[in-house]
Amino acid sequence: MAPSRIVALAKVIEANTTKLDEYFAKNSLPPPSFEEDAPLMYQFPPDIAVAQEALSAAIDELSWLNQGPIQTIVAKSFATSVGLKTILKYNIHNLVPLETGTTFLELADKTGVPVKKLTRLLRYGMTDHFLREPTPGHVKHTIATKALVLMPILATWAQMGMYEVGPAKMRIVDAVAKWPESEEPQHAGFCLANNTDKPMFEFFEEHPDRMSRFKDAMSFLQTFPGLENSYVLKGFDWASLGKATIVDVGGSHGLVSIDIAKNFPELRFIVQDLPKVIEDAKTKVPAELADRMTFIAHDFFTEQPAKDADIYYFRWILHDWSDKYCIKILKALIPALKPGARIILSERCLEPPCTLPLLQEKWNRDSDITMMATSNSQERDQDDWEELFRITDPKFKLEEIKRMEGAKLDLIIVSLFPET
Ligand SMILES: C[S@@+](CC[C@H](N)C(=O)[O-])C[C@H]1O[C@@H](n2cnc3c(N)ncnc32)[C@H](O)[C@@H]1O
Repeated sequence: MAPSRIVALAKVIEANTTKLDEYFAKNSLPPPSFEEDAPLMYQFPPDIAVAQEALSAAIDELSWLNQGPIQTIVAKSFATSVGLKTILKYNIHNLVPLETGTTFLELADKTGVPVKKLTRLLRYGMTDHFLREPTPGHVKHTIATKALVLMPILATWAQMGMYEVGPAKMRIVDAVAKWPESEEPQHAGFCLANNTDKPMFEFFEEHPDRMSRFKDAMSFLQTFPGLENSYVLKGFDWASLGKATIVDVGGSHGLVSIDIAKNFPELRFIVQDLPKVIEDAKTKVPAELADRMTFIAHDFFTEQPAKDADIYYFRWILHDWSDKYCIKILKALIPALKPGARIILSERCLEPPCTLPLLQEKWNRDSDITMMATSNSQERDQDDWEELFRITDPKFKLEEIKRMEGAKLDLIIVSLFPET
């Protein structure tokens, strides 16, 4: 008799755990643990990264099967991050001294939260390994809460998830039910969650602290494995452009442009974004690049003022907008396009469903749903991209979809061909 699925999964888990363990031993790396001195992250070579991903997928599936449908639904319907939110809200990660720790009483005193409530909230978080209680009443870090201390940007990311994306996702189904056919960005879960009729980015313009948190969180995303700027650098032959101008549309602080500029000294950059973002971005450009980087406030729904550039680069812009608005953005660009100009998108080109390992499929689906929740927009597959450009102008030609091993964003290269 063939082994049952749970035994097959257990074997996958054993095989891949062994591979990881051998890798740790061979490279004298401490294995993962919850202890404060555990490594924050490993830089795995590709074969070990594959083993780690296979392990996570098998653990996920085995955990599901082991819990069964009823317990899984009960657990998922109650899933929250109350413990982590408590820690972030009261800056508790920074109030617990590394190594020695502190007490619930001291934390209550410093945060002003009644000790009984704070203890309950934190003990709940401890079931997720956020802080620990080695002896009753004594609170110490785990490696997870220490990571928040060592990497403030990780705390910013988590806050953005909890205060922006999480609530928006919680209201997404209500938004679909309320505005089923809408392509409007103000008909997103985000708007219901924030009781606003403004789209997210307009809403953020009126809440600079939240705009700033969003922007910082985006910059953290660039450090995620698979999202590093190195993929943009190697995915396109920037050197072949010679002396050329790149317009980074909706480029925020121009972090991608800055990396390209550092590597290709003949290239000049115009970074465009909303006025408040540009005001801030201008103050942060590295001095050595200042003569090659211009920052201009430009609303990408209006005609592109930077004419005749060689490349118009959009990173993570079009997935923020439904087709109706992407078409407006692209049409506003057309008058600026000289013959030979190219549009390069750093976007996900979704693979056909059920062709990817489960965790990669989850990443894609989560990204798509995050777009729906925050902006009533979407991730797109190849057919969607082709259709979008064809509807905008049949002269657009999708030249190449460049997928790169390990990359979570593809490069989509498009040109506007003259009518024949
Ligand atoms: C998801 S972020 C991407 C930022 C940057 N390209 C990156 O990859 O880090 C979207 C950007 O679009 C900008 N944006 C939103 N609406 C805009 C508009 N109408 N005109 C220009 N930029 C806009 C936002 O301020 C934000 O910086």
